[in-house]
Amino acid sequence: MGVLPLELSEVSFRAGGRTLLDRISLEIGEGPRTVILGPNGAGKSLLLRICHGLLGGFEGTAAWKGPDADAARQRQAMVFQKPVMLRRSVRANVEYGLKLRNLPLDDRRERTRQALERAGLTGRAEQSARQLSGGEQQRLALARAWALRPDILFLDEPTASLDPGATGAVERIIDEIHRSGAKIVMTTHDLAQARRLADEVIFLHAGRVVERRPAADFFAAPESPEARAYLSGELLW
Ligand SMILES: Nc1ncnc2c1ncn2[C@@H]1O[C@H](COP(=O)(O)OP(=O)(O)OP(=O)(O)O)[C@@H](O)[C@H]1O
Repeated sequence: MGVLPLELSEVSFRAGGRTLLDRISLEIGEGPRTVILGPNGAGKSLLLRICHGLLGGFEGTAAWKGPDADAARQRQAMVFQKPVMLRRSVRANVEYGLKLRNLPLDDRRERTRQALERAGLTGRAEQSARQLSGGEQQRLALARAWALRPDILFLDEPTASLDPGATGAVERIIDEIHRSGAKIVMTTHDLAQARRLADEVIFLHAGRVVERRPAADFFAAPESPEARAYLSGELLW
């Protein structure tokens, strides 16, 4: 049981006289970790925001098709490049999202405890969240998302401003969230990271899905000239 798949049918987004997403049809189902790649401005963030329901005003449809589709709002989470922390303790940042979902107090406490432990933040629970380093804040953002037990987690360049150590820690948490049963859909500009995390790649260029393939195949032999150019560092937009 779950909210997936998510079906996008002929999704286009236009603004300022430009077509930023162009007739995107995709089915996002349970299972493999999906990484969306593409040059700056390709439309990756727009696509994620439409999937997560943060952006309206598009043409076409984006619909949850799973048996629990009515609960889709509650069963998804998103983590951004720059996490927004409440001006509260680390613990309160996790508990807040659970409170909004009306979970009983005991559940909230237990889920918060688990999420902070998994993110390696137990010792920081009472500290102000805004005093954490960038890497710690991103781990907290992941803990906050994980505590919600989402069916699907969207991540928009979650390690873009982190050093290699912090990036590794974030990747390990993403991997654990996936192994706990959540579908992962993320964007990144870090190709080494994409190779480490992706089971499949969706390659976007100029608002269109140019390729969608198992990651190993995509990296070994991209089919489109755009993806070949992108992987060799020659496609700038
Ligand atoms: N709400 C909006 N209204 C108008 N234009 C937008 C809006 N959001 C994004 N854009 C434009 O749409 C294009 C695609 O943006 P998007 O952020 O999705 O790209 P991206 O692939 O995520 O790029 P990057 O890798 O640089 O983050 C860009 O040219 C951007 O300026």
